[in-house]
Amino acid sequence: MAPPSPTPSTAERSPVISALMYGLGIALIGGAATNMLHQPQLLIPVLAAAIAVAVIGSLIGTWHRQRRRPVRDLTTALAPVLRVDSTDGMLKARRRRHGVPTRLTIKYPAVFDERDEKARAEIRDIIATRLGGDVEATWQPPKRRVIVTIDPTPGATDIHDSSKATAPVASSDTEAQALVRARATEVVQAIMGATSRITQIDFDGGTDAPVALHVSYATTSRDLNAVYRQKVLLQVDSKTPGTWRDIWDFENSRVRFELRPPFPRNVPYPVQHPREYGVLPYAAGANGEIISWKLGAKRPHFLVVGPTGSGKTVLIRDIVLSAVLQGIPVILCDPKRTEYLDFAHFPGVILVTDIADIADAIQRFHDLMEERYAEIEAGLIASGAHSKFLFILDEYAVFKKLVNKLWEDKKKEQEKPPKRTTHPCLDDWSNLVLMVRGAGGHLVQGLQRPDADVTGGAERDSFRQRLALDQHTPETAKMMWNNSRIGTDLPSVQGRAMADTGRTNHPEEVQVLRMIPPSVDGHTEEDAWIWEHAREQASNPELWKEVYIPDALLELKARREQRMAVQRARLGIRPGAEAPAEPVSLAKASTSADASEPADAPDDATPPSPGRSEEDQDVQRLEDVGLYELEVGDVVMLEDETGIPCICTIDDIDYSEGDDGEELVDLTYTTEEGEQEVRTFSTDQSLTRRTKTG
Ligand SMILES: Nc1ncnc2c1ncn2[C@@H]1O[C@H](COP(=O)(O)OP(=O)(O)OP(=O)(O)O)[C@@H](O)[C@H]1O
Repeated sequence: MAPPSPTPSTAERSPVISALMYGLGIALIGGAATNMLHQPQLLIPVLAAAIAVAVIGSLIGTWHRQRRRPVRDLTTALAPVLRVDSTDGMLKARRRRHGVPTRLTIKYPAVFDERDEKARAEIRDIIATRLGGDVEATWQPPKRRVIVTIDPTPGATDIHDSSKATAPVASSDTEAQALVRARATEVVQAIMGATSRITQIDFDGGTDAPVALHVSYATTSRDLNAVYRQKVLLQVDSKTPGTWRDIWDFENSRVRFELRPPFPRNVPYPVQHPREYGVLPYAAGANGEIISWKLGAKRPHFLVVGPTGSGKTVLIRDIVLSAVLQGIPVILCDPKRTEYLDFAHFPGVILVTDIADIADAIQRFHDLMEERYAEIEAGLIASGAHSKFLFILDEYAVFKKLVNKLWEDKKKEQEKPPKRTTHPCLDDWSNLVLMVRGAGGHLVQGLQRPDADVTGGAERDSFRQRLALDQHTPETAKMMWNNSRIGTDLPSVQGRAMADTGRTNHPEEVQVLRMIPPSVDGHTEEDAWIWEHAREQASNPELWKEVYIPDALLELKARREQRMAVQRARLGIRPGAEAPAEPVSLAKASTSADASEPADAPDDATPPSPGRSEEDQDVQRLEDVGLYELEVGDVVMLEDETGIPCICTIDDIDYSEGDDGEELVDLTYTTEEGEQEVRTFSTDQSLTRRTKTG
């Protein structure tokens, strides 16, 4: 349907011409009447009255037409979009301010689909552009009408032209550049209205590839609305090649869209990054800059959320490395047991994988917190001066389930089981979340999905440092950031995340640093170099000489190693290539005087001889030994004729000679089942011997 056209003939006529025409008409009629009535003396007053009426009538008419003009123009502009047959009564201005309508009722026909979001947006845009102001529309489908309120912005309908060339002279554009300019103008005006102008386009080194669009727009309050800005960026981003970011200058009603350099991906852990005590690198920003977690009161604990495979383990490995490279010890709890095996013997790391041991670790860390608070209370050490200590609990939801099951099983063994239904360590964990930072402790909690207890409960404020990997669902976004849109368009790149980094007052996109240790698939030569360097630096005794770990926590490490040794022996596995690193000790009262340097141990504090418990004395090592090195009483691993390994104690060793003169060794041994056997070996063979260390 062709848009109904306004009637320019009368509408645009000057009031002076109208007055002259009316005056002339009335004068002619008046003149003729006085002539016919033979009353020539009335001619002058009749003419004067006629002229006055004509002028006033013309002015009123013009005023009325001008007053109706915005409504008429708007009707003309809206009619094709609303697909009306007749514009009669289509649009009514219910309220006006300074002649400009501020409330309208618009009727539309059944053919217009008010559920079409794009069409509704187009209507709002046309009204905003024509009347110059913020528009709010209420659609009433049963009545087929929309009530529109307009908050007019003074001068917003004006178009300011200037002869100053603010943009590169358009005529210098190549044909391709001119096309880009026209397209960019179309894209920007479609969302920001006809009052917006592209003042400048920066092209990449004379090509036709735009790298920046400079836009000015009529002053409005819409630009202060984040959703409006998001929409504008979405429009530019999706209709212009590349990925764009927006920089708004509200004071001058300008916005600059810049082509974003490709976001970094696969950023290796920067093992040579300058170190500052308590500042832990974990990600890279848009320009490749390193982003770190500053351990402190503002962001005491770190919440890491990521579904399987998104890179949560990689992030936690980054944090472990960053901590130990500064001499900050880490208790690393992994209920899934196998994610952090490369850290089992890493200096400064206590890996805990058994559920009961993790429960113990929490309770012992809680004890350490109590002890440290007691030291502060007694005046032994100033508040905030304890050295830093990290406690990481990955897969918290899995842990909670397993530890509560353990608790139920334990209750069944008791005659009078306690009433509580959850493991007491969970209460300790909650206390740690709320209190441990004052004692130098910082927590990292890993979750596959955000947990309402953590993101919404009393613990929320403690987990101010937070990061969520992978494209968010609206639920994740809402729980993590209290905004169901954030992170929902995150690209599907491994290690890409939204993080509250503290650099801006909203979550930002980051790329988690790549850290792939030797036992993980995809470990490259570069990863190997990083790992070895990190390990070498973390093994520097200088880093640990004044850092002590309480025996109670070291014991957990020893317990695990002992269990592993037995398990390996049972499965007939030789010890891995990695020799256990020397345990690191931390004295209970170790301090960090200015909290920016590793702790100074009290003068009289002698590091406990490597802090081993009785249980620790029992740690067993497996080693390969030649036949000549064996002694009676040694425990060795032998395989029976079917290849199944068994642990045997040597009762006797005899030397003999074979038929061809070869020297042989006859071992008499007792198996685990208590059977005595004899077997002959050639002297160049070696066996796996189990020894106790300590
Ligand atoms: N930041 C990253 N940079 C490069 N590659 C990464 C990054 N994060 C993860 N990856 C790749 O994705 C793989 C899976 O990551 P990761 O093991 O951390 O996932 P996850 O979330 O812990 O999953 P799961 O819980 O199943 O172990 C890594 O082995 C690595 O190949």
